[in-house]
Amino acid sequence: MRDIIGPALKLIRLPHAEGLDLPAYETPGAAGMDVRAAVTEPLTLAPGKRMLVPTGFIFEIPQGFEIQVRPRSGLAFKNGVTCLNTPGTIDSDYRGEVKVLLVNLGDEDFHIERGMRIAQLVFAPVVQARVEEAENFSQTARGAGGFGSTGV
Ligand SMILES: O=c1ccn([C@H]2C[C@H](O)[C@@H](COP(=O)(O)OP(=O)(O)OP(=O)(O)O)O2)c(=O)[nH]1
Repeated sequence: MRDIIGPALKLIRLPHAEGLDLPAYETPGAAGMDVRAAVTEPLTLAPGKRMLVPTGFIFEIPQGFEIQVRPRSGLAFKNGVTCLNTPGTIDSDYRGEVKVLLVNLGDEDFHIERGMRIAQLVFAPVVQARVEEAENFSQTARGAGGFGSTGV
């Protein structure tokens, strides 16, 4: 396997993920690791419906990092299947199984097979802010302008 320079990410495989590939970067420059459906039998996601799909893995994310669960563009383009809460947030203190909330925005049934790559996991740094209530702020040219205030 290719050497990856980056923080170690420990994971535990749950029994229903027996035999499945580990989440993996599909190309050397991939931002996300594809993750697979750890379903024990094929499931059907009907148009307009959502489903929480197990990945079969628990992660120990180092403090100061998160995992973002992001959709795969191929599934979205071909089938209209995406992550409903995108990007899903996996907190560093979460010790449960990572699940993917899929939604079928297409017009045909989508069949989820065991081992199908359903989403990608992006390992990313996070900084927690110290929230401070204030009376006033510094002035800026933009001020409160937004939502197209600079023109199209
Ligand atoms: O796509 C997702 C999103 C979240 N989670 C897990 C990991 C995450 O750490 C936990 C809580 O997620 P989030 O903070 O988005 O949920 P919440 O709705 O704020 O619930 P909670 O009260 O549990 O924080 O659920 C997943 O497995 N998949």
